[in-house]
Amino acid sequence: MFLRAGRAALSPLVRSLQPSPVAAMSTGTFVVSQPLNYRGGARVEPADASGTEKAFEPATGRVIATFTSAFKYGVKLHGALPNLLEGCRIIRDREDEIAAVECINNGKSIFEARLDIDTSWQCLEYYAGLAASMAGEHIQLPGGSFGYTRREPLGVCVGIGAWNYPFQIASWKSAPALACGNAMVFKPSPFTPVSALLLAEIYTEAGVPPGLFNVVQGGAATGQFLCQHHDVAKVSFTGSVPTGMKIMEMSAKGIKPVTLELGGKSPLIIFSDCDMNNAVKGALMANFLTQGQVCCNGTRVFVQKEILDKFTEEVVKQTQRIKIGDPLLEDTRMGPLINRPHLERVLGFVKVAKDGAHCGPSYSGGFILMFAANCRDDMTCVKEEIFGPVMSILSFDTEAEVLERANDTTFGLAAGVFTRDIQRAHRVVAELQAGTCFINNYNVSPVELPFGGYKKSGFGRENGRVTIEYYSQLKTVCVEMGDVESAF
Ligand SMILES: NC(=O)c1ccc[n+]([C@@H]2O[C@H](COP(=O)([O-])OP(=O)(O)OC[C@H]3O[C@@H](n4cnc5c(N)ncnc54)[C@H](O)[C@@H]3O)[C@@H](O)[C@H]2O)c1
Ligand SMILES: O=CCc1c[nH]c2ccc(O)cc12
Repeated sequence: MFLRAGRAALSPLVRSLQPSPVAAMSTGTFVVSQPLNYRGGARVEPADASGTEKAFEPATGRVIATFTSAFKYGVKLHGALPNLLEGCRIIRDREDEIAAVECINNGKSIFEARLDIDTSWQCLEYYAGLAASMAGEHIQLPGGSFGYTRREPLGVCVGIGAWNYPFQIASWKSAPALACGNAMVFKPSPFTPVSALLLAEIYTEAGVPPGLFNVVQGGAATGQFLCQHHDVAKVSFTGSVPTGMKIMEMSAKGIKPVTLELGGKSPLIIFSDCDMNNAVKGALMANFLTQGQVCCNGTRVFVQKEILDKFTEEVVKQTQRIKIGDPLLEDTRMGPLINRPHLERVLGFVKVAKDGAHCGPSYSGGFILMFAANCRDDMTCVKEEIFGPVMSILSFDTEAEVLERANDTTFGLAAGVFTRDIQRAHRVVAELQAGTCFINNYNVSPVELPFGGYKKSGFGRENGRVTIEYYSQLKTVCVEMGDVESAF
């Protein structure tokens, strides 16, 4: 199916794993038999099951879990702040196991999966620290009266995730939600239902009260049910623009705040005065993590004409060296795409691109890797989000010209610039219409920095101090120290 024929050898990592929730973990052997819904602090087989779905291992096409879609959830608000630091410690202890599960269910390399788990525990650690410093303001008023503000939880928050960063998305949504005193019901993508359960069990082991973090499995119908539920106070969504529009519509009917982390077609601008070595590495980072299935990827690579040939030559050379194959092997850096329909969709873009651009290299059989040089702005591969390992290279002459072209999109998630000219770097990012900009790097995600989009890429932020504002509400208290001056 999605892997070259034959069973891969057990990687040393996998051999060392204990068979805890899964029978064994190597390519072609992993199976989950436990329930994948989580309520009241335990895995449950829901009584309200609306049907079963299957989850697959992208590398082999095998079924790894059959699970029930559900609607009900069992939330309890406790008012006590959960011990996120203990959760962080357990994730670090179990990093190899969680990364293996993520790698098997998503297809990303084990090397990358570990990095995702790192930014997950870092997120818990960060919000554990912030929780203690959450505070309002004290405001003095005439006559000794005063006011103060308090940050209060919203209540039950729903998190809906995409399949490209299953554990990380669940962590980036739940850590700030719980730190602010909310409960969360998390619905993973039905393509990657497995790892959110590990997070749920870790929270329970860390002492998070039962019912504070729940996992409900299902697709669009379950997502809609959660968004429309009158007990739900907020929805944080990561996924596509069309689904984001529906989520916003549903939330508008209940006047519920939403965070939308949606798609992108981000520009990466390489000026001729860049450090070429770093710019090439940056372009690969901007395009090929998680098989290119990353929302903020810098897929429109604008290269200044003077260095276009040299840059393209280097990108091709380094792209050809990327080790593609069994994602569980230690030296693999690129695994299979999420599933066959997605592979075919991406190959459709590649086929069209080949008519207009100079393309290469590409591989078939579940694994592909592409660049398209000499692209034009009006090409489909340059305009639409492909969500696969396809980099489009475009050339430009001047700063003003590239800025206009870079901003000529309805998306606005991310952007990057490589230059040694510090004034130019800041001038250019100030003009770029994107919520997350990188100077002389790309796709690094320190949890201290807010992440999110402009324009149709969404609004609200994840990570950073500001996210507290998206998971809490501000109460103002006005305190009179004198007598009431009545108007009547
Ligand atoms: N900006 C970001 O941070 C970010 C991160 C990851 C992925 N993405 C985007 O997500 C897309 C790929 O992910 P995907 O295919 O899982 O997206 P998707 O929109 O198809 O699905 C995302 C989630 O929404 C659920 N869903 C689908 N229809 C729904 C509905 N009507 N109501 C409620 N929930 C519904 C799905 O079951 C899934 O859990 C790409 O466009 C990518 O750019 C964005
Ligand atoms: O794929 C896009 C960016 C991204 C990477 N990890 C996460 C986690 C949570 C998100 O909402 C987005 C992302």
